[in-house]
Amino acid sequence: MHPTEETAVSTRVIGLISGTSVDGIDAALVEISGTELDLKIELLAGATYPYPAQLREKILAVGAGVAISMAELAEIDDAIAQVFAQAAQNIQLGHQPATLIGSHGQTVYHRPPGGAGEQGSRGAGEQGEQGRREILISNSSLAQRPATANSTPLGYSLQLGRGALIAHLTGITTVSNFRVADIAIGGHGAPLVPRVDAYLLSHPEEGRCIQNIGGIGNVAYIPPRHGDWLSKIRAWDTGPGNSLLDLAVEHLSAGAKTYDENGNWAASGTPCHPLVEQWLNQDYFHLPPPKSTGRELFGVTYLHECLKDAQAYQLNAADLLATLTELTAASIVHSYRTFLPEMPQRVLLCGGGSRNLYLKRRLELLLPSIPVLTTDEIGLSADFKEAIAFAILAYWRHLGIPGNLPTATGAPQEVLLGEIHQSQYSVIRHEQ
Ligand SMILES: Nc1ncnc2c1ncn2[C@@H]1O[C@H](COP(=O)(O)OP(=O)(O)OP(=O)(O)O)[C@@H](O)[C@H]1O
Ligand SMILES: CC(=O)N[C@H]1[C@@H]2OC[C@@H](O2)[C@@H](O)[C@@H]1O[C@H](C)C(=O)O
Repeated sequence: MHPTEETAVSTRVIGLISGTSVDGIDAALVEISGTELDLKIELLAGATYPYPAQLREKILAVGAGVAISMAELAEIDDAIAQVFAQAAQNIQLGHQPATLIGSHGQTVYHRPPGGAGEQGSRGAGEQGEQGRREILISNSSLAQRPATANSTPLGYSLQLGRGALIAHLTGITTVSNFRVADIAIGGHGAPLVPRVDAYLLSHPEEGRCIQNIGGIGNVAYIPPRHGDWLSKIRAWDTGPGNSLLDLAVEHLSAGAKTYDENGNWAASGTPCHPLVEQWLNQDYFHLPPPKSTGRELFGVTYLHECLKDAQAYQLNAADLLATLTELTAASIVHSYRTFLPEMPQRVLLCGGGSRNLYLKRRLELLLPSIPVLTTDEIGLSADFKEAIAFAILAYWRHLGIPGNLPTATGAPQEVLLGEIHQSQYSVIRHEQ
């Protein structure tokens, strides 16, 4: 090649994640070039591989605080690594192989820094769940809470599906355990996607909110891309995304349904606004960012409290779903109005909740004159953005570029995210 002929050097990377909905492994095969402002990606393939039903049930049980032995934990860890490795193999079918994997793994426990009290609790019920969780953890050395210099307890976040096994099974160098380095220096270890959002979705003149609605919701506010825009980014977990809705749908349909497709069921009801106001009084919604949360708070026990409240208002099933949907929408908008330096000029939705048309409509109503689109509409897959993000975070780790945004996680500085597991050969076959 002539020395003046520039070719963009690109790296083929696989991103893997299963989120708090535990609905399956999102896999993205991505061609990445550039680094930050010149970062470019092409999504070559994206697919979701459902968990085997028994494994999903075990993960949900562990996540809900059911006590298990360390041997069972090890089995689940390996089972998750195996299905993640298989997902990595499957997503490459028909493509040139990837040279790097970024695997988020499966979160089964997330404790923000500062201790449970600062998280805000739903009431006595939530403490009950927390109590069971302590039993599980107290069986291991994880019970100790290391303290930072100012004695604030550090956070703790556990993602299963160990990277070393994924690297061994696929023969592809794998970066995993992305959250621990940020947490070790005092950050929340979440949300991590905002730095990727900044480089993929910022705009020269427009302030944007990138709103993920997964099991949990999180937002990245990205100001117009000039001056010290990067340090002005704000991001946090907004609260429940679909977690309470999914649990309610499963309960109300006696297990026949797992989610409210397109929000149709909720759309046939009417939100109970006094109840939404009451629920919005909960501590978490008033905690200033940086903040993060999970199913530890917005999970089964929380839903049971909501069900009791709904009974007092004699809500039928559709009204209850409309009210829970309204809680998601209202908590998102409430957090923008309370914590953002200014309202965004555009909101870009991603995650499964962006498919919930009723939820999208409610957001539009609560954000008059602010266009609400999905990231698909500006060319970035709303379904696979998180998987793409972990491919990019692995790529940055490989290049020695930090992945966290201190204004998002609350960490005192930028750090390299993820542990690198090298591998030389593959021991599992591609599946047709
Ligand atoms: N067509 C649809 N209509 C309504 N809701 C949908 C639709 N498709 C997906 N969802 C919702 O999106 C959820 C899954 O979203 P997603 O995969 O983004 O979550 P996650 O990545 O597991 O969570 P998190 O981002 O918190 O880690 C489903 O559980 C369901 O509630
Ligand atoms: C501990 C954990 O897995 N947190 C998730 C979860 O799901 C949504 C929200 O809570 C977010 O902060 C985070 O995930 C995304 C991928 C993130 O780190 O940006």
